[in-house]
Amino acid sequence: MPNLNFLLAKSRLMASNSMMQKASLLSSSNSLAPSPCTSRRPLVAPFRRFLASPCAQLSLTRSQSCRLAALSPPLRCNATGSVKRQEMASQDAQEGQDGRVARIASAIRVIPDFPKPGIMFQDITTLLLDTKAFRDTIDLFVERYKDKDISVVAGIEARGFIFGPPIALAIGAKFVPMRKPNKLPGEVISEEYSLEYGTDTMEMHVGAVQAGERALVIDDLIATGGTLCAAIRLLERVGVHVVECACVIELAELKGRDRLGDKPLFVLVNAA
Ligand SMILES: O=P(O)(O)OC[C@H]1O[C@H](OP(=O)(O)OP(=O)(O)O)[C@H](O)[C@@H]1O
Ligand SMILES: Nc1ncnc2[nH]cnc12
Repeated sequence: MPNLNFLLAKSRLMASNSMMQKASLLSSSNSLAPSPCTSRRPLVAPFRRFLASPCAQLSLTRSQSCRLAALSPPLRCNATGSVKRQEMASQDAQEGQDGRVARIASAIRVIPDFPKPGIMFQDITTLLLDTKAFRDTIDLFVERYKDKDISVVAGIEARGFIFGPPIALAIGAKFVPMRKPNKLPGEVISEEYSLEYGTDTMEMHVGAVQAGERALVIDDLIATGGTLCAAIRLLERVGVHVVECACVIELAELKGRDRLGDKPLFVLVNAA
């Protein structure tokens, strides 16, 4: 018996001509524990290998992907082999998300080989063009966090700056930007973190948060988890309690969630 939400999502998807995502509503409600985010293990080879592997790019057989591509040509990219089938996770249906997650997932475009060969880039700019999907994205986060006594929404540069401020305003929290190095004009504290190749640094203004505050960390996407870990470390160094991390998209195969240990992570779309 086909899932009704799936059929609705599929027809909407065909109408909207969007790229396809595997959608699920996932959340972790583990209690807080000392974060394992102190490790800066290199992620270079496995990450690169995964992104370049055929399984990262193609979950359908050739005939399936051709058929789906004929029904729903991608917005801009023409690599039909990269099109992934959208389906509503049963958990989503059970939790009564009334199709919002499906629409959000279908509004996210996937661009193969950007910014380099082998990378399937999850492009949220198309989500921002869909006013309903964008509003639903913010609403789903606000519904989850409005009664959690959160005083700080920490948004990660750059795409966390898109989703963080409307959530902060709606739940009555302040917004704190977590920036790339040498962008913030005041005194900062810094945290280094590992990237696919090499390292980067994240900075936060001294005095933006106070010890004892309760924070939500928001970004568009978790891949290896290194970025979120750096944000958690920065906040915990100054005595802030990170209640949860939230992302629109999770690249689950990269197991960034594991890297967060017991720190709760809430995501809307699983782009497997
Ligand atoms: O889980 P991770 O492996 O750490 O990767 C996730 C990060 O990667 C992307 O940002 P990016 O570093 O591309 O920066 P940008 O948003 O400024 O382009 C994304 O927006 C996350 O912040
Ligand atoms: N596949 C991807 N799409 C968008 N942003 C990313 N950051 C890391 N991996 C990414």
